[in-house]
Amino acid sequence: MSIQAETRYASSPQEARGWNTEQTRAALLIEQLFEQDGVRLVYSHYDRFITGGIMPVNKPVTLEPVDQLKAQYFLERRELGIINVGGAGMVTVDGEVFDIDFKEALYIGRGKKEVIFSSKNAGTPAKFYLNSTPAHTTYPTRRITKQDAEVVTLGALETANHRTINKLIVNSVLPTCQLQMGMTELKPGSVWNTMPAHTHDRRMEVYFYFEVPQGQSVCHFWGQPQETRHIWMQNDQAVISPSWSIHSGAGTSNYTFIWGMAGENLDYGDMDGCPITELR
Ligand SMILES: O=C[C@H](O)[C@@H](O)CC(=O)C(=O)O
Ligand SMILES: [Zn+2]
Repeated sequence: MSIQAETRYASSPQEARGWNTEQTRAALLIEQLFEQDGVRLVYSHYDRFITGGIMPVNKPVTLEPVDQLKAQYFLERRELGIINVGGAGMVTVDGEVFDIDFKEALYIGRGKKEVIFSSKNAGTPAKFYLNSTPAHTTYPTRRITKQDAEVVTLGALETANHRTINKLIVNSVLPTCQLQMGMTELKPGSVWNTMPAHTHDRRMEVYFYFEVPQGQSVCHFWGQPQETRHIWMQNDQAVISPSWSIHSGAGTSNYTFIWGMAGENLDYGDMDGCPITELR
């Protein structure tokens, strides 16, 4: 089985201002997360947040510790959030089996020693998107579906930002140390996520775009509100947002994305809004 774990360092707004397209993409974009029977991880120095993908096809895939952790097992000092963006699958946590279907989530608390991912059918493999952060204590492992989520509908078709925010792994649903995850689905005809945009210097964030139709893309905006840049993103790609950066995208169609955050607090609503007319 192949495990790839890449390190991405943190950068200051001053440094990021001078980046060209290639440097921007190398620092922030995660182009490939899913590889047959493989584990792909990106270890960011922003809040030591790990973004990953596991796609078991022909055999179960175990989450092994990587060198960056210097740990006996992956969750020795960490918690883990998982959302399945593929076919029906299973996650086995220290022998307990959780069925995780498309768009269902699993939270795994610190200290679980063995985490094994598998697909129900090789023809329609599960695609497990992962976010993991350092954890100071152990909270219960739990499966979360859309029925359990805190759901908020925002925006309107007139402003092309009508969308449903499914808060899956947040403190109104279950306790976590610092991880928050959810999934935002845009309605047909709406293309803008997170507009009006915001920053939250207390937390970094990662967006993973999926259900982007063939031939379409999402233009993701980042940077300080008065010094923005963009990254063109394809289906099944993720992007790291430094805590000082906005994170907002406009697609050439509607799409779905997963957001994951970590840092100073668990307060989803702690955002500094950026008035639309003041963006630069
Ligand atoms: O800090 C929170 C995150 O940026 C997202 O939850 C925002 C989002 O899904 C949206 O407005 O579309
Ligand atoms: Zn945010």
